Amino acid sequence: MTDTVDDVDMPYDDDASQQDKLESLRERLDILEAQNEEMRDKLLDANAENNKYQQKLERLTHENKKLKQSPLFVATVQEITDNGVVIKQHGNNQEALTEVTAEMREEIEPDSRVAVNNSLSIVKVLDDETDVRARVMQVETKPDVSYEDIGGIDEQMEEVRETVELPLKSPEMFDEVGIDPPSGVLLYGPPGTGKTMLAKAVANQTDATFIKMAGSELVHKFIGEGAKLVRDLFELARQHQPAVIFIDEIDAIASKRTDSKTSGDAEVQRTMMQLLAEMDGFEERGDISIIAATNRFDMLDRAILRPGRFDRLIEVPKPDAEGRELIFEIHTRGMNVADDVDFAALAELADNASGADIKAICTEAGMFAIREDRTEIRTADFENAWEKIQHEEDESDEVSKTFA
Ligand SMILES: Nc1ncnc2c1ncn2[C@@H]1O[C@H](COP(=O)(O)OP(=O)(O)OP(=O)(O)O)[C@@H](O)[C@H]1O
Repeated sequence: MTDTVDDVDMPYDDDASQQDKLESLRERLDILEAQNEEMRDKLLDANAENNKYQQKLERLTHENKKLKQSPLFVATVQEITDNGVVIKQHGNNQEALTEVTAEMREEIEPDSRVAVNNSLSIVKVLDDETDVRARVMQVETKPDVSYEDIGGIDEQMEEVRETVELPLKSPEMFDEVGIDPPSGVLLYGPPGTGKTMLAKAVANQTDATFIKMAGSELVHKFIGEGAKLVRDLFELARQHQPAVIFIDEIDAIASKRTDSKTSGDAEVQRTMMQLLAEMDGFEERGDISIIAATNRFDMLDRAILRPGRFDRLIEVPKPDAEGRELIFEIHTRGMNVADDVDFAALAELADNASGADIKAICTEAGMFAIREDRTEIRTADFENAWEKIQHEEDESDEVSKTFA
């Protein structure tokens, strides 16, 4: 740019030198244009990155807000009077008179199930109970997971089979021998190691209906429903026996008692008591097996581990190198993988991956091939996929720390 300033001060001597100047200005312009282009690309990248973080921030803020929201209680409308609406809270059965807006008055009628907040104002009208059941309980008559789909946890698989399959397949043997079959199995270990798969595979093998319910859904959705839902769960299983009840995140309803006396804790206690009562009433239970899972074994209330309850504890750890290799083989069964891909080497590379991580690596490797317009997946695709997954995990750790 200084050249042009000089030009103003010093007029050109002749045409030739003017021609040179013009040429050099043009070159400079080209360079500046190229630089400009480069900067624009960088700006676009930065905007995209910014966008990504904004989205993450929004998601985390939303989650944070949801966590902070105080829980709602469930109640049934008893009577609608001129002085207000009489409601009866579930759980403690206490009646209360509450004011409602004219719009809400239109929506409710005696026997409506409603959600109320801490000051017992009606916040919303709830769906029928059957809808609640459907939302928290997942029923699969024939889960499509088999033992061949699970890798690296053979010992655990054997133990689950022995404990759950035999009583479901030959309950009469236990009668004849005169002993109670094992009651519940508790699977514990890090996330994504195959606990749900194990439960599904047993249900599949025994032709049992698989009924899954998440502990957190039981107690965090609507206070006052937990114990009833547990009763409904066992009732549903009795209707579909043989059945495998799978309670995921059992720690949400069976953690060590805390000293606080909040209604949330009381609700958790009631839900757990109902679960224990159902498990203790074994005679009427029929051909039902109970499998529970947790990532937080240390949090569990020891009461649920007493004999006759969850008395088979099975640790499901992250797979070792051999296990990881097997899981790679399982998840690439239907994939078009190049002949020279060495799963043993990949298993060494992905040294702290869980089964779920390996599944994600395989899918992502396929995506890398597709992006390059290839149909065959190469070693580099798996390596890049592992890099990407680790990077994403690190990033989400970072973001959670930043916005915690
Ligand atoms: N041992 C394994 N063998 C094959 N695939 C696995 C294994 N473990 C996990 N996976 C893959 O990861 C997915 C998630 O596993 P699963 O839901 O069984 O884990 P989990 O232990 O129940 O996890 P969480 O504690 O988070 O509920 C499975 O659908 C499967 O694709």
